[in-house]
Amino acid sequence: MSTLTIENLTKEYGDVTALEDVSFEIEDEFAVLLGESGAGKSTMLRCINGLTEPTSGHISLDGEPITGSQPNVGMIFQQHNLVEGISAYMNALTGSLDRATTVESLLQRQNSETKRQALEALQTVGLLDEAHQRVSQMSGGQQQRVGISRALVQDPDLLLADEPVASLDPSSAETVMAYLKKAANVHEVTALVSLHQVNIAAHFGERFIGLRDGRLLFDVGPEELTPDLVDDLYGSVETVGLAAQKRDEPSSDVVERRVRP
Ligand SMILES: Nc1ncnc2c1ncn2[C@@H]1O[C@H](COP(=O)(O)OP(=O)(O)OP(=O)(O)O)[C@@H](O)[C@H]1O
Repeated sequence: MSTLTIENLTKEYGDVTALEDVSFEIEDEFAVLLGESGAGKSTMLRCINGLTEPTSGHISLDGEPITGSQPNVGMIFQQHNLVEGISAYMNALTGSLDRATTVESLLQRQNSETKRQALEALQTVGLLDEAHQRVSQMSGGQQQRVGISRALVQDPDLLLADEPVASLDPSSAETVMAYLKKAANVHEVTALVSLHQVNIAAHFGERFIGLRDGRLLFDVGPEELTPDLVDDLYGSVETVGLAAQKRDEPSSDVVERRVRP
């Protein structure tokens, strides 16, 4: 487990301020980054994993500054970025690649420990029986689970996911999120997952970071994620259940909410 510390993070793209003076800390948690399209979620994740350089501010993992690409930070993308023509197992193995190495050279030199890790990671996401299936023949949800297994093989201290279920139907989205949370628990890794579906976030999140127009709007635990806060974030979005949904029991604060036309 690890502690991610974001201090006064600002990112400007020319005239656009994507993040402005954002600070928060997550420690040993499955945290969710919430916000409307354009709020700055992807920019935040890209700054943390070194794909984008912050304009100012500091990011550290267990007190060590993060700059540039980080082998100890695993990333799961919305468009999972898998190699579709090869098997789930081979894709999982690529998690052990350093970024400069080609898939072909990787396959020549995997040691048995890495192979064991790849199979274990596929087992964690419920795909051991499909290990030798080509990714191109898998469903979107299964492909995203392969993406999770690949990130696990990287043996990260921090797991990031950028809208990992945005392109999936609601049932597949729930399944993938359940495996993602299980993966974080089994590997005891701190996770930060950006989502726009509040009900899914409320179901799985242990902590909620809300961004609006690049600024931190809230940083709360499950009991504090109220419908009013979500309204502040999304304006016209209505949300089902929130805190009560996590406990799978009815509650007086359950508020039925829907996206208004
Ligand atoms: N490479 C870039 N160049 C210029 N502007 C950018 C770039 N990347 C993001 N932006 C701008 O920064 C702001 C934040 O974008 P970002 O993608 O981080 O938001 P987001 O919350 O992830 O939204 P989405 O869910 O739509 O991806 C937006 O105004 C966006 O247009």
